Formats: sequence, structure tokens, C-alpha cells
Amino acid sequence: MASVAVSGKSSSDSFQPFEFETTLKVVADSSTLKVVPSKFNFSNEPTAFTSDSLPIVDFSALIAGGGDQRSKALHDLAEACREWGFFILVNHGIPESLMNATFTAIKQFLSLPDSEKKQYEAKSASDPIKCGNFNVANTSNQSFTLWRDYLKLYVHPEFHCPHQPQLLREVVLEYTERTRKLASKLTEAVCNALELDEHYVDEVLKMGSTFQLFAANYYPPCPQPDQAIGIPPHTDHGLFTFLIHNGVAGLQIEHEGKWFNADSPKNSILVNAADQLEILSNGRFKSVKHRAVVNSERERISIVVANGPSGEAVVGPAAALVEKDGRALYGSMKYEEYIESQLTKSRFDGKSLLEQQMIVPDN
Ligand SMILES: O=C(O)CCC(=O)C(=O)O
Ligand SMILES: [Fe+2]
Repeated sequence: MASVAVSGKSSSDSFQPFEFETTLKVVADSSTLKVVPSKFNFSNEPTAFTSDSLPIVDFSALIAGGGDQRSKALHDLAEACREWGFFILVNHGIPESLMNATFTAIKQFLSLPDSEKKQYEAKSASDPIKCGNFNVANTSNQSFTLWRDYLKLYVHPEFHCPHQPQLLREVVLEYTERTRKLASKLTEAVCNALELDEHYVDEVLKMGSTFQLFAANYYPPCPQPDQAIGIPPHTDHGLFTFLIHNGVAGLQIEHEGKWFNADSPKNSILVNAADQLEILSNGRFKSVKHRAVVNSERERISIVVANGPSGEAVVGPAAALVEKDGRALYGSMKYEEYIESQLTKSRFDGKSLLEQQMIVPDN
């Protein structure tokens, strides 16, 4: 069990174990499938706008650049977190070969026989290794299944990963170690941009024992992309989420009330400012809603690393910002409790956990 103490209590609200007899891969591999089976039904409009102004942040300039170069990168980072809540990270130093090997390893895992994967069948939302798919409630409170299979691993502060395939363990270990360093540098940089005390990152967020989750999402081609969804609109819970994909589009982000395709160039990492960042910045940075839509042509794989503070960290708006703003716009919560609430209550229905954290002033 990872040291994030999401308790083993049963999460009856929304979490339902995966049924291996109806694995999505098997369903979708059926060449005769012309309509989406009813259990997946979720009507949606998968088209979105395309923007060529998704912000780009140069990681090498952020950490090694000289004065002006670094200030520009820092400005770009803060602006991206304020305006879009998403940005494309380039010059991040993660080798292309490692990213490719991670996709290879995930494909190997997905191709294992169900009998092998069944040992990782999710029994509780807090299992440190789990695969399958979720049933979630939609806005009208109907239950439907996502058009997605997944593998989720808690990788830090304790490392959990299936032992087979062999390659998976090696690449997940290396990829998550490297992304952890990137996330930590980005967190330092945003705290710097917010002019927070230099001890904030270590003492409040306790980044030495950062909670990190690795997830692979597999979306098979879908005969009716407007009748099913990969992941419905949601926000992520940590500080920064990193996403890479197999070159097939599908991620969309909400910006100024509209949906935009969030395509990212090969070898870049798409970074999402998540809930804890919005909270600690007292609303300056945005954890924006995003969703994964499906398509009828090609299978899509995304690899996601969610980087949080320590599970022990109590995150609320930074004191210096509350002082500046005159009031806290969000409540404080221990991060492991935040994760547990999000895992065990439907995050796609009604008010999100982030919205519940917002403090509405008395008039
Ligand atoms: O696969 C994607 O593009 C989105 C994944 C995502 O939002 C998530 O895993 O939280
Ligand atoms: Fe997400």
C-alpha cells in the first residue's frame, strides 16, 4: 500500500470493479460492432475548436537559462497557468527512446491475456496497482461505462508496478523518476513566480515525498464517437499532470467556455495545472476541465503522470497570497484526504471536489 493512506474502505459511491468478461478491448475488437453497446451510452458532441496559441514553455530556459531567458520562461509558465491551465513543455530532457519504450511496454501489458491481468483487477479505488475500467454516473445520474481501459499505478513515495512484462517495470521506474524531477522544478518555478517563501515547496508541500501516480489510458476505435466518451469532463487533483500520447488526437480542454483540441507535438509533454495549484495560488492559476473523446478510426493511448504534493501536506491558499487578496478563496485539506474523496465519490457528477473547496463569501 502506498503511504498515501487512502484507506481500504469500500468505495461504494461510484467505484465498481472491472468485469473482465466484458473487457472493452474485446468488445471493440469485434469487427461486427456497428453501434455502441448500451452500457457505454453517453451522448456528447466530440467536435472542438483548434487553437494555435496553446502556450509553450521551454524547460531548459527555466532551469538553466541566463537572466532574461529565465525570466521569459518563468513569465510564460505563469501566464500559461493563468490563461489556459495547460501548456506544451519542450526541451524537457526526457529521451524520445524512453517515451517510445514506455508505449511499447504499455502495449505489451495490454496484450497480456485477461487471465494474467485479472490479478490486477481493481477491488478497491485505493489499490496501488489496478486495471480495468470505471463505471461512472453522468449528470442525469445514469450509470455508464467509459470507452477506455486503463492501468493505474501508485509510483511514489512507494513504487508499485506489475512484474510482467519485464520492460514495463524498467521504463515506468525511469519515466516517473524523470517526470518527478520535472514536476518538482516546475513547482519551484511557479512558487517563485508567485513570490512565495523559498521554504514553501519543502515545508508546506513536502515535495520530498511527493505522491505520484502513473496511468495508461487505452481508447479503442469506437463505431459512434458521439455515443460514448473516453473520460468525461473533469479536473485532475494534483499539482501538475503530464500527458504524452501515441500521436492520435483526443484530449480536449475547456477554454473561455468552449472546447479546444489539445494536440501536442511529438516528443513534447502536455502539462496540466491541477487542483492543488489552483488552491495554493488562491485562484490565480486554473485547473481547467478537460475530457478525452474517442474516434472511429484509430486506437489511442495516453500516458499520464499525476504529480502531487506529499499525501501528508495540508494544502490551502498560500498565506502570503491570502494576505495580499484579503481572503482565502478555498478551504485547506490534507492531500491524501483530497485524493480519497475524489476516488470514492463520483467526480464527474454535480459539483467537483475543487468546486466544493471554494469558499463563497457571506454577503
Ligand atoms: O487521455 C487523455 O487525453 C486524458 C487523460 C486524463 O485526463 C486523465 O487521465 O486524467
Ligand atoms: Fe485528467
